[in-house]
Amino acid sequence: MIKFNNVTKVFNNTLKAVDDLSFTVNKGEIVGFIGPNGSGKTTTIKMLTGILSSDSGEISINGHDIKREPLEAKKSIGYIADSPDMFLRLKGIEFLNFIGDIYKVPSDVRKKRFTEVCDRFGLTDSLNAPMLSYSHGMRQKIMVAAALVHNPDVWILDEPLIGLDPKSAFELKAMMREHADAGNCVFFSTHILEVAEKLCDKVIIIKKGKSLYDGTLDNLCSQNTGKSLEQIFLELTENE
Ligand SMILES: Nc1ncnc2c1ncn2[C@@H]1O[C@H](COP(=O)(O)OP(=O)(O)OP(=O)(O)O)[C@@H](O)[C@H]1O
Repeated sequence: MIKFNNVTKVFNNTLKAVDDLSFTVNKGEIVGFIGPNGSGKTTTIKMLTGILSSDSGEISINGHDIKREPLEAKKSIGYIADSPDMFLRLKGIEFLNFIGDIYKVPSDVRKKRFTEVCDRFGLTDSLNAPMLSYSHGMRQKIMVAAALVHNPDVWILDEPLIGLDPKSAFELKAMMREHADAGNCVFFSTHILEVAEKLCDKVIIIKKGKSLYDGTLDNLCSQNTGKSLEQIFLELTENE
């Protein structure tokens, strides 16, 4: 479970990237985080994962405060960053084992986990090649496999579908649904409104770091009868 309470982040003493934002992601939920460019999505995700420190407010993951108990909180998190370009000199298999070592996952357990994900993504044959030779989509897929090596409860994904081919995007969306249905939570940012519409139990729409809407899509659509999510999103974010 994610609790994000009254969190604010100011850059350079002037820019409020996240402004008194609060939301909750419950077990069993997929929550889509949507908002225009520069609205504060990545900043929020970096605070959730402990990469950035908030200026005020409280953030907890499965009951562990990200500042006071960072290791406990981070053990529950599987995080996919918005750029998969890291550790590129390692081979795919070396990278997965490196992450498995960090989380102290026994080798037979980690192998079973990443083999399943890599098979679903059609990545198994590339694991012995350096990641420098991977396409953007292949790098994205190896990041997903690595993020799941320690079987985290809470998935936090920053624009995870960018660069994935249709089959891989289909598999990742199915994995997100399976993970939530197993009683875990998935929080992801996206600009693809159709994905949010089809996949999410709840959406949070932000602009200038403030929440404009937090709730189910059914509720949002019933407040705006006859309009597509795209129309509703544009009206909400342009009227602010
Ligand atoms: N390290 C930083 N220093 C200064 N300003 C920053 C920093 N990181 C982000 N910002 C600013 O904070 C605001 C929110 O940025 P953020 O990356 O969180 O937006 P976003 O919603 O993820 O955008 P996008 O959809 O384009 O990825 C922007 O105005 C951005 O310029």
